Amino acid sequence: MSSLHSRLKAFPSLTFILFWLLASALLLTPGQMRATTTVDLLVRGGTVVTMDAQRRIIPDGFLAVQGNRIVAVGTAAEAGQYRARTVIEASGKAVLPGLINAHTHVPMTLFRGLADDLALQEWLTKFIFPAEAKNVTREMVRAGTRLACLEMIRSGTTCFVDMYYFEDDIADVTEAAGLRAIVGQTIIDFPVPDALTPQIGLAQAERFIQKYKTGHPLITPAVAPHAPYTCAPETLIACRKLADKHGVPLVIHLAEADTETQTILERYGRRPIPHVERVGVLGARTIAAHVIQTQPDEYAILKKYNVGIVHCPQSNMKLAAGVAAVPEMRAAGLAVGLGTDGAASNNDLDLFEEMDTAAKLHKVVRRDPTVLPAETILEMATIEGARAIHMADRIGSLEAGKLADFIIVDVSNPRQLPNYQLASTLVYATKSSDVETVVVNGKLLMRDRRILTLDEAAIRRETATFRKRILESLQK
Ligand SMILES: CSC[C@H]1O[C@@H](n2cnc3c(O)ncnc32)[C@H](O)[C@@H]1O
Ligand SMILES: [Zn+2]
Repeated sequence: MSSLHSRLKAFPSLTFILFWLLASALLLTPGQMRATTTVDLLVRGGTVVTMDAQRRIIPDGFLAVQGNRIVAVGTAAEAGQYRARTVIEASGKAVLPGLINAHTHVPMTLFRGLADDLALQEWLTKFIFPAEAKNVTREMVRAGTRLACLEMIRSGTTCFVDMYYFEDDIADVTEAAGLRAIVGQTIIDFPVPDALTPQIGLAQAERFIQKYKTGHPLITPAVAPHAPYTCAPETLIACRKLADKHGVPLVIHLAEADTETQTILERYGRRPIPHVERVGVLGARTIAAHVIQTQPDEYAILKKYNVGIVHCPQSNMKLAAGVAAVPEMRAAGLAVGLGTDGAASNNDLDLFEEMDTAAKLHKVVRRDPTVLPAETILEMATIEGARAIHMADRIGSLEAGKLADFIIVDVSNPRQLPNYQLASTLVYATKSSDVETVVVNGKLLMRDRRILTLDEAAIRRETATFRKRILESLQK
């Protein structure tokens, strides 16, 4: 005791520290006395755009991640109890849910710019289907998917819905890149690169579904009948049965162009939406892309089956397919997400561009600047998109318990200032190159624009090889 006393005398500063520790312990409130919690990842200091039910935007907020889930979201003052293995300082930046590309064909990045400025039927039948017949192989699909994943990570997409051929390869590459996806094996009534008949396609789809259906952390398998004009009623029914048998989503192009309406009317005496209802293809977890050729009485049909709608404004504009009645479908209670479609009809996979376009397109066609305001558009790319793809219980907002899929976006560029209203800044003034950091399922895929899961240089080389091959194939 005496020795302690003499030491304390010798070190007055130590006395002070002991006194201070005791005093602060006595003055701490029970909340402040909580033990610290160690988490895997802590993002602090940014403006957290939660997209939760109250649409809370938390300036100087934080986000804590443990494993693949968000465990806490709040103000910086509440972040004190968290210690983390990885801390990301996000002041001056926005932290938002990862963007959801609800309709695409990822390998088509390798057909980007191959056939432009054409209407849908001509584009598909004269250029894209023949180019696919000559070029789509497992190898090509893997290379195109890698390029797409690189582009999507760089532009803030964390989840996408795909429909194409060789989907097991798409799933494999997507998993390696670390992205989340609903991956739909295409079924179509003519011979395609991975199936000579729809029956073979269906058998393949079932094998693929069985491989991925039990709780894969990133991949949800799906059945993807191409469209009502390329799939006979028997094919559509078989797809629905397969989806129901395994409880997986069904993804389809629906009511895209007036040529589809004419064909379906001629063949079956009904418009596309009543036709697919009558056939029985609408059902649980249906995701329908485009949905342009609609009449007001058809929204109730879509609502009855809780069909998720995907609006693809840039593809629809480029193929001159028309303008979907997005405000009316939303008013009818339908969930409408955003999609880019494939890179051959867009020509990129950039959801920041898609948001800007969607917001402006509907204003100009209606001569009404109040339709689809920036906040609504941001919803369509996040929580509403998650509803459209039937995943809103897991993704689309930043809330404790949800999967940790989020992006950190710089909002301090001169082009974004003075930033009066964050939704406006994000939709109208932000570029995909402002995305700095991307996290999916709790894992960092890009940090400060450095890609962590893909070899960017190798992807550039591989793309150049396929460019040459595809060009040569078209000259034969
Ligand atoms: C089911 S996906 C595979 C198939 O669809 C083709 N495709 C790409 N974009 C569109 C579109 O907007 N409408 C219809 N079909 C499309 C793609 O080239 C594949 O052959
Ligand atoms: Zn499409």
